[in-house]
Formats: sequence, C-alpha cells, structure tokens
Amino acid sequence: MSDVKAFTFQDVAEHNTKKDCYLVVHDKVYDCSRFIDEHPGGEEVILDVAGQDASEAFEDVGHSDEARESLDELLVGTLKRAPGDPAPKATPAAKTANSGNADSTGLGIGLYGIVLIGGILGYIGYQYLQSQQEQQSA
Ligand code: HEM
Repeated sequence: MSDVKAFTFQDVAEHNTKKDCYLVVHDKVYDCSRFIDEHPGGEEVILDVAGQDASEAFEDVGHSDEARESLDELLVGTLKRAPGDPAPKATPAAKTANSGNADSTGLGIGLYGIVLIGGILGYIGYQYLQSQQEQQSA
C-alpha cells in the first residue's frame, strides 16, 4: 500500500478510455475510471484529458477543497517525467505573482536611474554656475 508506483507519460497515455481512464494532476497519476460517472462536471470534460496532464484544466475550473480531497482516493502513483514529455503549464496565479514582482523591480531600478541622473546634472550645473561667478568676480 505504501509504495507509490512511478508511471511514465507513455504509461499514462495508454489509459485514455472511459473504462480505463488515468489523469495527471500536478505530477500525480489518478485513476478516474470509477469516478468518471460521478464527476459533477460531467464525463465529457474528463474524457477530453484522459491519459494526459490535466493540471491546467483542473485548476482552471477552480475545484473546491472537497474535489481535491476526492483526488486523494483516486491516486495510483506519481509521474516520472522524461525529456521530451509535454511540460506542465504554470498556473495563472503563479504567472501573475512572478511577473508582478519582475515589473515592480524593473520600475524600482528605473526610478533609481532617474534620481541618479538628476543628481549628476544638478551637480554639473552647480559647478558651472560657481565657475561663472568666479570669472565675474575676478
Ligand atoms: C480526477 C479529477 C477530478 C476530480 C476529483 C473532480 C471533482 C469535481 C468535483 C467534486 C466537482 C464539484 C464542484 C467542486 O467541488 O469543485 C467538480 C466540478 C467540475 N469539474 Fe471536476 N474533477 C476532476 C477533474 C476535472 C477535469 C480534468 C475537468 C476539466 C475541465 C473538470 C471540470 C469540472 C467542471 C467544469 C466542474 C463544474 C461543474 C459545475 O459547477 O457545474 N474536472 N469536479
């Protein structure tokens, strides 16, 4: 019971029918064959992603905690990724958080640049005025 089976993407892809239906959600493999008739969202949507990585489809719907708990009961193993497998797509929330941070850092550096250039120009201007004044008084 405690040992978790490792599936390759090819193994999972073979289970793509209603009677034999595996799904990958966040690198875990779930057997939905018995659950498919009970799915509140209908069997059609599950069949669309049968034998595939359904992480994005699952997250897009915004499934409840209850739905996530019922995933646990269907777990049959973990996915062993190999080079060339379709990459899991990042969740939209993660994307927004990253780009938000990157943007604000970019703006921060830009502001520093403007303040620095302003300071340098001010200093040069001050030096120039002083040299003018010295020339006049000489
Ligand atoms: C084995 C994986 C899945 C489980 C255990 C599961 C479970 C559930 C549960 C319990 C609900 C009821 C609402 C809730 O509690 O959030 C639900 C709704 C729904 N599910 Fe899934 N689901 C799975 C996979 C998927 C996938 C891959 C899709 C693909 C698009 C999907 C689409 C939907 C939709 C559209 C609803 C909304 C139904 C409505 O509100 O009328 N589900 N699911």
